[in-house]
Amino acid sequence: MLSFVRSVMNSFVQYKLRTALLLAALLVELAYETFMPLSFKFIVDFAIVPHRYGLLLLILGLMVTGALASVVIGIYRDRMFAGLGSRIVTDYYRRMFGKLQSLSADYYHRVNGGDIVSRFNNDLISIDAFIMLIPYAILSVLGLLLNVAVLFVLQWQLALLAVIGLPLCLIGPKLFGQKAYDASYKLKEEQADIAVAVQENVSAQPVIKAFGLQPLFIRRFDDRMDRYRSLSTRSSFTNFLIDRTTNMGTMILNLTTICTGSILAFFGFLSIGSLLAFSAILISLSYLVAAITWLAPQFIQATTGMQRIRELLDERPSVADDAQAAPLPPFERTIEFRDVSFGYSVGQRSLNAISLTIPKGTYAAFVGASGSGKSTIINLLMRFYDPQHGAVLYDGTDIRQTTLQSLRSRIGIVFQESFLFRSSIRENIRLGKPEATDDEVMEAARSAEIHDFIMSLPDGYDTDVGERGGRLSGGQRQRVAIARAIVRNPAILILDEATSALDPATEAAINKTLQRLTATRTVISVTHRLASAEHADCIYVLHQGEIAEQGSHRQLLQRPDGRYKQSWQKQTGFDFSDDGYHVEVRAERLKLFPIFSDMDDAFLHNISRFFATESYANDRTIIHEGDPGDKFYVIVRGKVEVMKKDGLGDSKRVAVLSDGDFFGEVALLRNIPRTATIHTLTPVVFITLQREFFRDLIEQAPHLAALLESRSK
Ligand SMILES: Nc1ncnc2c1ncn2[C@@H]1O[C@H](COP(=O)(O)OP(=O)(O)OP(=O)(O)O)[C@@H](O)[C@H]1O
Repeated sequence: MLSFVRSVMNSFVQYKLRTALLLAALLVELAYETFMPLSFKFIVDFAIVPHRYGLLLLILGLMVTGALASVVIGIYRDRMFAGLGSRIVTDYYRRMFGKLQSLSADYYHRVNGGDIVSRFNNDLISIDAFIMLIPYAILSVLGLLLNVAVLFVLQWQLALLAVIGLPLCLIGPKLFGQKAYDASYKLKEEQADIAVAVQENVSAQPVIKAFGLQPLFIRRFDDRMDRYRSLSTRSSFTNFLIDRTTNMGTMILNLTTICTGSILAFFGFLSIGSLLAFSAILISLSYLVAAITWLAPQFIQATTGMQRIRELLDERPSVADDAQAAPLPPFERTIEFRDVSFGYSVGQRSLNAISLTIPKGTYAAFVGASGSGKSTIINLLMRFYDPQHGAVLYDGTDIRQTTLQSLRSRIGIVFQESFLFRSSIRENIRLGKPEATDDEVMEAARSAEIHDFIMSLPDGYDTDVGERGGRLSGGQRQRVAIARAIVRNPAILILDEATSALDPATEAAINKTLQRLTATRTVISVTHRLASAEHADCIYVLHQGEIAEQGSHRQLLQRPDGRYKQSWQKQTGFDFSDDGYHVEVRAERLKLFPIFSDMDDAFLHNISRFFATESYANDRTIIHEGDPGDKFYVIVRGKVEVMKKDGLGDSKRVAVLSDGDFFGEVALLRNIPRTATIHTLTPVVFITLQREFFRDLIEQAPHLAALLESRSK
């Protein structure tokens, strides 16, 4: 709690003059409020009892003047504090937001988005609410002290009694303060968890609906609500207890001092005016104590809120500029990975002893199965993370010795899912180079071949792209993202699965644009689709975090049984119609599937005509676990996840399949329920074969039927 007071005081100290004026105004108000109950003594003892009318008028006049001054100064103080309080709160918002910009990628993997938002929503708002009450808190605490001092001046024995009784009022906060703090902290954590759960639930609606998970999530939310209710009850009840015990203390104190004071006055030890003033001060003291106890829960809430805000502000970025970091000079020669090993957590290895050199002006492609480490290469190139061993060097300089800003300013990057901000197309492109002129923005859009489309829109470059760019198609979004990457004319262009999420026709069109753009730059591309890497000067094939093979497309195809060659064979052999809606599979490609491996070319040629093309959008469930199986699926392009239910009924991902992979082979032979759920992770094009067609064909070739039957046993 002390650290909270210290933090708030530090915030005020930054605005010395305003704080001093505020305190002065508060002192005036305080003086008047203390004088008011005391005025009874002067009015009764010095004016009414001795019949001094002139003095009475003077005292009343002083009271009216004091009231007017107090009101005017109070309004001035309100105005000034409203400004000062808002400044202090907005300073916190700024510092927290600035901190978020400085934190490294690992923080965002470690901490949930909902939890971060909750620090802005719940925690900062509780601090905001308390800061606005600070003048009230100061008036209450100082008022309490001043009133006690006045009591001593009036009648010290009675005052002593009152002061001895005052700790009664503090028993509640002492007994329950820590409990209330702990309960409030837990409540805030639970609120953050609820925010995370709701945010996740909203984003996951397609999956939840597709898997029929609503009852499961409602049940889980109910459990969460039970926990929340119990924490909230505990937190509120401990706060009520503090309030209640303090009120009881005040009541006892009032009773004791008024009874004793009346007896003292009766026997002439206390003047009537002093007794009246004493009682008035006691009543005002009870109000002040009540105010303080009312403020206590808000103080506790703000203290726990501040604890969570400090946690964020005290975070240190794991990747930051070194004290001696110098700007990276213009890129001239090479990018090098020198014996780089990296893992996202202790004991885990995502890249192992990677050494490679990419000369300026060349096109390097990283390919490999899901999880092989492709994106990790980009994370290290961009210095989102630092390697645990070895170094990444640009022109021979370790990038840890350069400034992050200069490094990233040399690079343009296009992601698979390019995030567009809710603003105009022009502003989205300009984010790549904030100082770009309108002409430069248009030039970049022309290069990305989206200028004509933008000009056909009624608002042209001022068209609002909608939330996450939702008013544009996937291909248009990607072209805007390409324009954003090249408007800065980067020496190095990074493509992170830049076209993988697009439908085949759009992918082909954007690949053409990229080929033209990449001819004059150093390009580093990461893709699981080998056709996108075919033209690279050097292709690195990653397998379990290591470089399994490297060379040009032609060199890699010459390696007998090489990984690249196998993957190439797996991904090729499919011919798209011009509109991209129909796919034909070649007979020699069919031979690579185990079920067809023993069949002759004529049969395979015949069967290839019975494959149908099926296209699905991203985030669709195409097979549910337990459904009857009647089709064989081959992924021509795209990615799916394979999910299986565990013992508790929760679906878990067991594999990711992509271009050239297949599933449901057994469905061609017999009708058994599907053993897994298949969910698309990108737009996916399949070719599928129905069991009934397959069986018809097999029946015409009895030797194959017998072969299959014997193999499936
Ligand atoms: N933020 C992270 N925290 C922990 N492990 C991670 C993280 N990101 C990736 N990994 C792990 O590191 C390994 C390499 O992942 P990476 O994303 O580089 O693979 P990839 O080849 O790009 O896969 P994909 O094609 O599916 O994107 C995987 O085992 C993955 O589970």
